[in-house]
Amino acid sequence: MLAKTLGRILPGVTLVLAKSHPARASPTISTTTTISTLPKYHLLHNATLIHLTSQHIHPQSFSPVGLRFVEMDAAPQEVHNNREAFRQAVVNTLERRLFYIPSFKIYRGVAGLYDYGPPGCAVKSNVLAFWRQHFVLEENMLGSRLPLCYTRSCAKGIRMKRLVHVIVLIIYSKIFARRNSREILISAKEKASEFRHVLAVLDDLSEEELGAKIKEYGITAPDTKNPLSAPYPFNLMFQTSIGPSGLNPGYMRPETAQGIFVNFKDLYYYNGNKLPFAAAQIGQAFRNEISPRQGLLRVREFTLAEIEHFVDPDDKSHPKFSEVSNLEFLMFPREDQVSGQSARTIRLGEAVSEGIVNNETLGYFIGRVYLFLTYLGIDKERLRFRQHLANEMAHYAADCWDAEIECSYGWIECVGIADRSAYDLHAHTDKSGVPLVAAEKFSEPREVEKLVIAPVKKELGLAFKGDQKMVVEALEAMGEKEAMEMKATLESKGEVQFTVCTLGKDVSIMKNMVTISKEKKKEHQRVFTPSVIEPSFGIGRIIYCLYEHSFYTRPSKGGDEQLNVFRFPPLVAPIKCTVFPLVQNQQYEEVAKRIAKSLTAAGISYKIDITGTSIGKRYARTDELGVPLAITVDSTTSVTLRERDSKKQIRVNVEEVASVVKEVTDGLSTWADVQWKYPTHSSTTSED
Ligand SMILES: Nc1ncnc2c1ncn2[C@@H]1O[C@H](COP(=O)(O)OP(=O)(O)OP(=O)(O)O)[C@@H](O)[C@H]1O
Repeated sequence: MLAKTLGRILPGVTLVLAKSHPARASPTISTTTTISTLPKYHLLHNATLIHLTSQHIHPQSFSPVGLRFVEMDAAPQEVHNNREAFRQAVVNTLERRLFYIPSFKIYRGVAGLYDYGPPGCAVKSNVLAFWRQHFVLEENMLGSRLPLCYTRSCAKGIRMKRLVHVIVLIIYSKIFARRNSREILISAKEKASEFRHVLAVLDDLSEEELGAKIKEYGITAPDTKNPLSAPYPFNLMFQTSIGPSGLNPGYMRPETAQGIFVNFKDLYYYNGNKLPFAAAQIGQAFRNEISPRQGLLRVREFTLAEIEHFVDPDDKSHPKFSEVSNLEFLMFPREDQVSGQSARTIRLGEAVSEGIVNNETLGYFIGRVYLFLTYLGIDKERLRFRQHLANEMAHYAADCWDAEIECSYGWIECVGIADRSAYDLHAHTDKSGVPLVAAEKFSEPREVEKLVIAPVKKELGLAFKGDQKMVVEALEAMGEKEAMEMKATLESKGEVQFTVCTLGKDVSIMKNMVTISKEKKKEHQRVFTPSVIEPSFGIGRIIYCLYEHSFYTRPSKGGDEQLNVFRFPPLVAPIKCTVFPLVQNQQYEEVAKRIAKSLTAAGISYKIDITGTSIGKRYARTDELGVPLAITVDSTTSVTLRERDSKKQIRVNVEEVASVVKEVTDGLSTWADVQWKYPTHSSTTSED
């Protein structure tokens, strides 16, 4: 979900804020550190989030210089240095091998915007293809009763525009409803026209209240002692206008979900007016992040993959929950966070049966997300599911969990999985007047007892004149309990005092002004607003964490150099296989071309390297791209096939090699399986 985080602090800015969240363990600021003594490093990388409540702004809570950071997880400086060095090695390799490129690099780039280079594009498209397969196709292929509608290269797709009308967002976009109203900037004047910003997300302080506290305690920017501006809210959406007049505002969408909600009626119809069903969408989202940093983790344009799974609020069971219920992984329930415990391994079935996870469908998606991430190559030990605290969740949400992945920046939210209840469809129904509802048709009509409130308008008009309409509306809006109590009082006393909120007063209702009864009726269907369960994937964040989890170095043959390797599973690897003629010779090159043809026919991505540089160098180059298999042509009849991580080699016939590569890269056989079948090889083609 949207930022619960506070303290997105720009380099050099020092100010404010209080107690950070124990679950956000990445920072390492000791409980006694005051802002003025924080090293810059902390400010740059660690001052990520703080939840501030009014109780924290209290003179006794803070050191004389102002407010104090309080962090639970203090790691030594050298751990930070190691993380920093590791990150630098990963990022250097990614940039050198063009996994990504800062956008507009030749013009010195724009913060928060990145382009993917060829291997980065290939990784991303592999991740998205697997997402499609794991969440979209698999549900269908298994003949599930949960068909998915899907956008982007799918016949059943819906596709929301990236440019959205302001009405959709004003109603209740998460960005407007939560972020826009809660994220607050404070500027500190640095030079004549230069400002630095501190961003706060406040639990229960308005910007006026925070401004008053800043004044009361005389808080200044500790670096420069310059005064701070009054806090002011900041709009994180990119604004534009629709049409030539420039008067019709539009926004670049900050999320994709609304596109599915506004199309609910048509999607429901497409699905044969049946629940449950899910719609999925992959698309770009745009957020004018105040302080884009952490490379690919916080950017201004990113790819979201979202599923909206619509379900009957009275039945959130899931027919396939048993397929994931035995999975065990790190979970971090709300209560454990509050009581200062660590994340622990819990069996998913237990988490649902004990009510830690609100319902089976939410649990099912948590399990599927776990499988998705670990199949991609995310390390199980550095993946946890953290439940939102009550004050992090939107008021309407039934339960929310974030899949957080640990990388050199700390624990990063990569997937949000939320039960948003019926809030979105209700809100669009109210605003558009179009009922976004589902119906359960009964096989036999059912007899139901219904409350009937019938205001007698003539009598009410005589008694209340111009206020009659509001009294009628208030009477009709009574719940069953209140109405039955009114009925009893009217019968016993003939008169009752009744509060009409819209009038702001009590009025006397007499027996002849309203009849209240319960009537039996036959109903053929139950009409209700579905709940929605939403897994929302930040694809760029997942990919960056995957890069870190896949990266390692090993010494070169002579031991004088460290060589970089990405241990991508074949599923993710940007190229599945390389083909090298051992030496530059026409016969070998012809064999290499024949093999290349058969790889193309088998649908395997490959790269030929005929540069003739040493075989060790060529292997090192492909290891750095994470290519799992390399074919070295060292004879005209059979070739050497080498696996990246073990560096083990086998001999395979030229005619057979493409199918062996396919078997391994499609996951039908492991490398260990094929090693059994084929003779091992070590000779001229070995780099060691
Ligand atoms: N600026 C961003 N850059 C890259 N990915 C992002 C960004 N903001 C959000 N995401 C990704 O989109 C997913 C869904 O968006 P959501 O609105 O739930 O995020 P969020 O709660 O705003 O994230 P955060 O609190 O880190 O800002 C997140 O889980 C995250 O992976």
